[in-house]
Amino acid sequence: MSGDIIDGKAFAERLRQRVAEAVPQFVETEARAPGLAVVIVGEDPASHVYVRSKGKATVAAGMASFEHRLPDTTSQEELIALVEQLNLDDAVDGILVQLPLPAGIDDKAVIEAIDPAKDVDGFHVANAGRLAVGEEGLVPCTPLGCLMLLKDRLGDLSGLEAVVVGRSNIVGKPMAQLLLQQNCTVTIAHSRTRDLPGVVRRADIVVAAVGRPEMIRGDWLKPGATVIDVGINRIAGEGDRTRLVGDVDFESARQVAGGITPVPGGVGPMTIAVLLRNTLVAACARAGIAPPAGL
Ligand SMILES: Nc1nc2c(c(=O)[nH]1)N[C@@H](CN(C=O)c1ccc(C(=O)N[C@@H](CCC(=O)O)C(=O)O)cc1)CN2
Ligand SMILES: [Mg+2]
Repeated sequence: MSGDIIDGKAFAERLRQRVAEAVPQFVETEARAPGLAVVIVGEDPASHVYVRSKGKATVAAGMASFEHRLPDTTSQEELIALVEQLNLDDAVDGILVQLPLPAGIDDKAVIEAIDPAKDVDGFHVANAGRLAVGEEGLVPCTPLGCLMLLKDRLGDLSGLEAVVVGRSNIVGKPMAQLLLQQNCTVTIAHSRTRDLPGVVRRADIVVAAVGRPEMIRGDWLKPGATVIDVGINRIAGEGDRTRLVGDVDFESARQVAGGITPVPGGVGPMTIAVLLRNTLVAACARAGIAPPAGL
């Protein structure tokens, strides 16, 4: 048996298309495009690639993109001053500070400086709190993208056993909250979990977000489980090459799973598509208009 591949790239393209189709209505009523400001500090090459992709995707969706590239000598105070300036800028509906930040800058202090109404990453403690108590707010892009893929594949998630492997504030915890809202029975597993394979084997839904290359293997899975792999790990390949792998050992897992996201082409592309969705949702909320249905 071989499970289906869940095509996150194709789903993300359709979501980006739906956002692009909804933008003209906003432009018509507000006489301006929704705007996303992305701030990057330092020279991390992968982060620069992601920021370029975000800028291009924003413009392709008909929105305004404001990119701020700061040197790695930037102080925390200078970065927060820029965030505060963007908070006051009416052309900016969404603010995203690309992570990781250089050593010496406290991520938390910077994220807490973002106006929660413009926090399109959903990382601000106000948005994390709203998610925890089931109030409307901005939800982190990667977990929301994972949930969209799960609902598209499985429909009603009510009553399913979900195991989230990883407890980060930006993926594991919000993912667990979203699955709980869907009436899943949720377990968050982590590095101290006893008998991790045994815990994962209970799951109808496995979300892997540990940052350990190919850790979760096929023999850890319940047959037919749906596997969402959030990991993006670059490892040594043949010769001088590197290759990208997830937190799941794709080949063995695919033999057991009912459906599985690949890396690349699974969850990664959803992150940017949901960012566009969140930017439009934030813009509508700031303008006091209803968000487009079905986004
Ligand atoms: N402020 C934020 N920082 C970071 C986030 C985030 O959501 N907000 N997430 C990641 C990086 N990231 C977006 O910023 C991101 C990572 C990966 C992909 C993606 O499409 N990956 C491709 C593979 C790309 C490759 O070949 O390297 C895939 O999985 O198919 C998009 C966005 C950390 N920082
Ligand atoms: Mg992410």
